[in-house]
Amino acid sequence: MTQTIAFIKMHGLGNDFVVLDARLTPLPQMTPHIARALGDRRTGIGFDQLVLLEPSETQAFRMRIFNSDGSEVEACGNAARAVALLHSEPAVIETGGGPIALEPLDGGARVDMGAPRFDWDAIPLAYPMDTVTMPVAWENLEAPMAVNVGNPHVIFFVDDADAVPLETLGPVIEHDPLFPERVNVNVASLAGSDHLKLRVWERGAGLTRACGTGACATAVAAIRRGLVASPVRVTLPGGDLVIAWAPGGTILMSGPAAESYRGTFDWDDYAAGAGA
Ligand SMILES: N[C@H](CCC[C@H](N)C(=O)O)C(=O)O
Repeated sequence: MTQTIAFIKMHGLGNDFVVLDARLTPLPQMTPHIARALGDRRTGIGFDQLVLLEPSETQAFRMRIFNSDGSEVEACGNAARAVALLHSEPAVIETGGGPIALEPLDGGARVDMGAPRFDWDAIPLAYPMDTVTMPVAWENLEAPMAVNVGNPHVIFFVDDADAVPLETLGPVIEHDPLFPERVNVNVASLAGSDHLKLRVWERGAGLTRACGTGACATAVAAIRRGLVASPVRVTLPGGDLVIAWAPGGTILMSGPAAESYRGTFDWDDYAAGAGA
């Protein structure tokens, strides 16, 4: 018996999502195989991340995130804004990276992403290391900072982010054994005293038009290094986010989100093919 599943296609600055809402009616078990099959842009629906909303015992509801490679991860900033818009009222929700607070705004949302973590074993790294100026390099990307904002990020500050061959260096760094849970790779350049340009190779999804947690991690790193003042405008290929943070506080991310369209798919088409 085929199971017709409704989905909502959304995006935040072009970082696109398929949202499945299981808060009222349970869905079949999501597996990495099925997420990967759904995420395939040739044969599936296609997305950077799949967002699964479920009931929660501790918060308004739970948001689970699957990258297009099928990996389940702890956080997704752009998806949080999309879900805020969908939920249409302020809410604190449960995520793998801890609770976050959603506040829908006209055409987007403001999200309190919680406090960043900096210790080597919170990133995590495979062994102890200074995470403020890491003594490591990959070709001419060197001396990065590592920050966990619910998910792991490594941030390189360069003269010109557009000049970095991120499509080749990104996967090498993502899969380096220094990062036992892999890592999101951020390359940023200064565009003003409160303005950064950012490109991101995302763990489990590759180059994306925007990365909300990447913008949060990069803004925090730049503020810690004294490169910019908060609030910081972060310009990604898909557009701008505004990030506010002060040492010891939580990260406030503001920016647009939108619904693209609504549709349905037959679960069995993906479950069978995915060997579930
Ligand atoms: N690729 C990320 C998840 C999605 C993050 C990004 N899409 C965002 O908006 O934060 C990871 O594996 O941690």
